[in-house]
Amino acid sequence: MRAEVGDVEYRTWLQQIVLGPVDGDEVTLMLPTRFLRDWVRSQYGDRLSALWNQEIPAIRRVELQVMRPGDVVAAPPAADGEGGASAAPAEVTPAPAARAASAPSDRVSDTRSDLVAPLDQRFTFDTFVVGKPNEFAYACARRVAEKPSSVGFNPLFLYGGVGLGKTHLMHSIGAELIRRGGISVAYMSAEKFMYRFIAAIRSQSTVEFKDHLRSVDVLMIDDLQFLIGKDNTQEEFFHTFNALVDAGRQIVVSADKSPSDLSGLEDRLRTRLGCGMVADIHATTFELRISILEAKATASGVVVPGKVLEFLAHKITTNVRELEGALNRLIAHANLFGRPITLESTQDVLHDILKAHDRRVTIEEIQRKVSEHWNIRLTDMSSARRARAVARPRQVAMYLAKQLTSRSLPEIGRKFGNRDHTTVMHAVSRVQELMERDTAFAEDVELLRRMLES
Ligand SMILES: Nc1ncnc2c1ncn2[C@@H]1O[C@H](COP(=O)(O)OP(=O)(O)OP(=O)(O)O)[C@@H](O)[C@H]1O
Repeated sequence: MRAEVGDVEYRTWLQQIVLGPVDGDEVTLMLPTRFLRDWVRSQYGDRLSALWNQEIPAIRRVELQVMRPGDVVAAPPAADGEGGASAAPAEVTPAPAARAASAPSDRVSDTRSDLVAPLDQRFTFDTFVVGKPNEFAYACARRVAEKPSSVGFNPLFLYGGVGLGKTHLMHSIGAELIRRGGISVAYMSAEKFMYRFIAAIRSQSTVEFKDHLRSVDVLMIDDLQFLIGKDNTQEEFFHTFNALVDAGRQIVVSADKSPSDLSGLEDRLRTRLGCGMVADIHATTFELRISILEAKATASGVVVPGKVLEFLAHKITTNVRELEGALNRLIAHANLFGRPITLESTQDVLHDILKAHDRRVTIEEIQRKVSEHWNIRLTDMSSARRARAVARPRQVAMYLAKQLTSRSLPEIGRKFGNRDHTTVMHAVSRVQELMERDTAFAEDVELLRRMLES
């Protein structure tokens, strides 16, 4: 969840969740107050259930409860929230399922269950706000949902920057197809696709994996850029892709760049990806941001003054996810303290987010400064080289990206040669550790930070 919603939102709402009993198909999560419980339930409930079910297919329900004294809980995660595995159980030992959850990579999965990756129920066409930057992509998505495999729309390739609604549109297509019925839909991220593929190889069930994939009517793969550099998985995807298109099935793919700009993907795959409908989701305009904020504020039932919406739409321009996160925080604050939202309270409540946006340091700038400082090639920021002379500056750049920008861990990972968010997490803690131990190193990092901030 942290990787998905970003640090700020995670800390505000999810950090205090404590794992309660795991019983059969139900897991209980506990929260300290009723307000938090209700908020987490309404905003994240479905997603939490989906993630648990994805990791442990036996779990069908996530129950959210207010903690009472004496409740049986598993230990909260370690202080940094990321080294959870080291936490010792409090009062009771977590049930086997709970332990399995902390080591998902060890799990050899049932490929079948993953083909029906859960869709986020919040992401439907109804909740997608249409404006100039996304109207074409929206129209294409609707068309595919209404008439899959139409000539000229297969594959549908949706692309655009981070947090601009690609996933939302894909889930909307899935939800609409399922609502209409009679069609099998498989949705998964490219990362999951690779993970499943590798798991299938390990458990010698690749034939089953392929057969299942090739039996769906509509296959949707999100964040395809993840497959850059993963040659075997690309190859497998290419064959699945061909088999499905040849059999008249629909493919929907999303990525952060157009097929022709996805250098690092095999040419033949890029060519095939670009031969259906390619739809770009452009950066949001001020008008679209206002419409999105208005829609979300109305849905929440809390009155948010127009001035505040305008202020947010001016300040947070990069992506809709952050815009939404900021608004959610304001709304929650208003609910919590029963005070109306004003421009003043907005600046106060969102001061950390707004500060991050004021600085406007980009990851590219950070990479450039750090490479100059240690005299390494800029390309090594995204290369696979692991020599310490290169790897350490890269870790520092990741650390600074986390500190100085409001990018989420997966976004940062992507900018560093498509690395995984766990690599970024590791880099951040490693640099913190080193700064504590080595004053000369700490001074170097501080100097870089000051240069970037000024
Ligand atoms: N036009 C829109 N209307 C309503 N909500 C939107 C719109 N665009 C984006 N959002 C919301 O912004 C958040 C981020 O969107 P989404 O996850 O679809 O982005 P993405 O393009 O897939 O990002 P990533 O590159 O990180 O995969 C979601 O909560 C989504 O509902």
